[in-house]
Amino acid sequence: MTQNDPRVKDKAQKFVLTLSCVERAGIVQAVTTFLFERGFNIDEHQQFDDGLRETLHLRTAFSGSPEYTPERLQEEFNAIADRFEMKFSFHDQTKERILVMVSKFGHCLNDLIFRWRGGSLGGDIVLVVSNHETHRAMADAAGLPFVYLPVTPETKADAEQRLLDLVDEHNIDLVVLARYMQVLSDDLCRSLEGRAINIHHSFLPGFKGARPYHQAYDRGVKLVGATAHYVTAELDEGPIIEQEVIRVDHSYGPTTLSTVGQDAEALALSRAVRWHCEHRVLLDQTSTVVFR
Ligand SMILES: Nc1nc2c(c(=O)[nH]1)N[C@@H](CN(C=O)c1ccc(C(=O)N[C@@H](CCC(=O)O)C(=O)O)cc1)CN2
Repeated sequence: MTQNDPRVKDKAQKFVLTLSCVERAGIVQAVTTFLFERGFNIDEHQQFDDGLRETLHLRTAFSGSPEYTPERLQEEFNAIADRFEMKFSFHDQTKERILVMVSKFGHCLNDLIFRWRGGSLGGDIVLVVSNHETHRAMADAAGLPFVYLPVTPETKADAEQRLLDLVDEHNIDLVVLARYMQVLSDDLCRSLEGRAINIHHSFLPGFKGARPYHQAYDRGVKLVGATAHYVTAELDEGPIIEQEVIRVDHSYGPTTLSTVGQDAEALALSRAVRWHCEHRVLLDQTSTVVFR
């Protein structure tokens, strides 16, 4: 049975390497030599040489030798990483564990659950948390635990600590704000940095805040959209992962804009979650590099 025999390929352990560093000669050669010397096959490779920021971003998916783990690869790659001052990570096929937060609008939660059950989300939904009871039935129907966490100015700090406890208890890798309409505190945002994605129901940077469709209606826009971004303390300012738009016209009132916008929200969010779970999103200062 040769290396290229599909049965070998299926049994081969799959990994992803992502890295960012100052652009200079020899980086790709160092990476490919490291993988070749260990008998790995490169299945997918993408890189972006950001000339403006003089930074190279790279994502390599590779497979082979099942005796390796991300930790062992990290250990053996350290010398190269130090030489090039790289920020890097190795990932295996372990699926990201996802906690979804929702308030009253359930279309994004519904879409995420549908894609998860169909195996196309790229991660595993483990838990649903909400500040309303509205979508308990949807979670129950999907066999998902549902935690009701009401938030008032008086209970916000305790509610946020409870959320962090749930993240630890369930070994959560990613928190998804699927139309969760409470502003997270600075401390919570710091605790969830790089592992919380929000869907904002406008084409940012336009119409920030809680009522973007009313703002869009008042402005008379001809396109409405949605933006999936990492959550930061600055409301609706986090690094953007994906955006989607839909054409509208003068006949759409705020309610109709909200209704048609739901499709854009669900699409942008599910793509952003899948790309994050497939380690296709690299943070680059205040923006992202997405190897789709
Ligand atoms: N720290 C952050 N928290 C949250 C973000 C974020 O970017 N950073 N995104 C929001 C979602 N969102 C827009 O996408 C949003 C949610 C809520 C509000 C808001 O003003 N909420 C009011 C209460 C509204 C209500 O109870 O219905 C408030 O919290 O006082 C603005 C934007 C999720 N959190």
